[in-house]
Amino acid sequence: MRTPTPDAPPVALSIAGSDSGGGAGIQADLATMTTHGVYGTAAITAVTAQHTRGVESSFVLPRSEIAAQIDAVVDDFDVGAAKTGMLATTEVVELVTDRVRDEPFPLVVDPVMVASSGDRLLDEDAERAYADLLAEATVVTPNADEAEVLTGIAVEDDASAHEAGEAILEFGADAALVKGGHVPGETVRDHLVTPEGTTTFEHERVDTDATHGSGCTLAAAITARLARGEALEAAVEGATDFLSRAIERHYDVGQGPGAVNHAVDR
Ligand SMILES: Cc1ncc(COP(=O)(O)O)c(N)n1
Repeated sequence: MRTPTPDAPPVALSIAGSDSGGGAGIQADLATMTTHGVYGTAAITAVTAQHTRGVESSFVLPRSEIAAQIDAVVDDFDVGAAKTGMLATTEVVELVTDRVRDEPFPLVVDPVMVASSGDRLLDEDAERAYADLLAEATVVTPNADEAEVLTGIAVEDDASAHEAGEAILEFGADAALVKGGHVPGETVRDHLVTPEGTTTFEHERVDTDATHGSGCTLAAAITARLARGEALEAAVEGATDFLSRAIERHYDVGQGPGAVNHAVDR
């Protein structure tokens, strides 16, 4: 391993799928990390042929190649924090769980299941495999639909969001950020549930459907901030503010809804 120099940037690792359309997945994660002054590394789980209108096809990499990418990064870099995104199959969820289990860095688990276009990004039978990965998480970042799949609790208001967060803690996660973007209301209320209590972050709802990449971007911003050494609550607060700006100043690209602006603060 190289000797760290005083001006070496913090390093973060994204374990996620590639989005050829550039809005979500690895592309969103690396852009978001760069915007946060963090050096981004990547282990690609699947290659999707995707644009702003949907997912055309998807190819999951062999497990040995996913493992080799994670090992290559972890062997050489001083990884400050990592995140998971699209994991596609039971086998990949299990492999990633196994690979991150003994690592010292904080882990953000974004339990990606269905793209904003409605296309599935995780096999249905892989939902059950998430239980063991949640136990390794510093924070899990489900939207309302993902929280319901993981816990069986329908997230419709503050009380049910809190309840779903508590259920995620019972899997062994250190914290859950139950996101409010899919819950109707004039403001978006994201709830950070920890054993110490719940903190709610509220943002004005931006009237746009250009939210492609929002989940990836939020989780990557939290990861980058953790890699920079921020405490979890500060990281989540900063990341939710960042996402709000990234949606407000979204990219009007493609023929479908546009994508969030991962470079908004540059
Ligand atoms: C490779 C990949 N990873 C994640 C998402 C989810 O992002 P969104 O819900 O914004 O479509 C995606 N569409 N593609």
